[in-house]
Amino acid sequence: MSLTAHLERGAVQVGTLTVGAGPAVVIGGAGADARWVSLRDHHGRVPAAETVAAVRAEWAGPILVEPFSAADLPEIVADVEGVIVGAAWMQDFQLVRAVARLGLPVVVQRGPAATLEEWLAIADYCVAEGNDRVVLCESGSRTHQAGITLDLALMREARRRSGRPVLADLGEEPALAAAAVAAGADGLLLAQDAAERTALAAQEAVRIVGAVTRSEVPDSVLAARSAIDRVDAALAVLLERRAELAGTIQRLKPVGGFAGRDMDRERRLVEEMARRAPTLGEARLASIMNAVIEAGLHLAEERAANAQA
Ligand SMILES: C=C(O[C@@H]1C=C(C(=O)O)C=C[C@H]1O)C(=O)O
Repeated sequence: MSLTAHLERGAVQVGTLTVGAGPAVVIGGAGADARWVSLRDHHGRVPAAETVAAVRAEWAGPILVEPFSAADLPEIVADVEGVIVGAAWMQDFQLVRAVARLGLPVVVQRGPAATLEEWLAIADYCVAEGNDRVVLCESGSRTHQAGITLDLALMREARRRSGRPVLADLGEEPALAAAAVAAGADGLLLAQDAAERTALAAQEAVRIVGAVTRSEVPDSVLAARSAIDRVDAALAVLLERRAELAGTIQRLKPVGGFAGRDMDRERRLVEEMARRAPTLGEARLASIMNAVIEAGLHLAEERAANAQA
């Protein structure tokens, strides 16, 4: 039985960033909530501390570092908020032990051929060293496909089995950001030098999809306001889409605009919505939807008038 099998799902604090409670986070380069840097590329050419210092010079928030070897650790431990055990290093037990002993949060990337059990075992190694602050990161498998195949089902299972926060490693490509968050990712790991627009696209997906799929239990006004802002972001996207669709109907109906208002249809859609929003209930929803529908009708009439002018 895995040591971690029965632990409650716990959030891990990486500096100022909470991973595993609240919104999903984005870890990458410019524009992300946290930065990470690998010492692999610089190995032997630039001292580890220098590489970290270069990131620190332009970023005051959380920094995670992927060491090349245990020898890097003493140089960087005081200057970073977390350590990444890179996918290629996952079964380097000496490195895992040394990293865990630092006491900093550890992100364990899944090796490209590692099974779920092998991956979770690395978290247990960290626990055995007295470090329970482990985040699991699905980094994909090498398959017959060109590139890497990310396994979001495996990521979800890792989260369920371990109770630990999980990340999806998306590299340069934010296209799967929404899918990863919907599958339960507590965060997205982007390439350390990913373009700022990649981080922004990932954050937008996190916000919109997370508002629908992530349950949050904020415990302060600030946290609740930040959660409500994400819900409003999702609402805005849906309201904009709804206005477009309502406009299409106005153009296609024999009589559009306020003159063609169909109160029966409006009552039925409110009734249907109340099934999904039972706490608000039909009466409150009716007045909300009346405002939404009238805004749509005003917009449609305004557009029709402008088209004629
Ligand atoms: C969009 C329509 O026109 C009007 C606007 C509605 C809406 O925004 O949902 C619903 C009924 C109509 O009063 C429609 O007939 O479906």
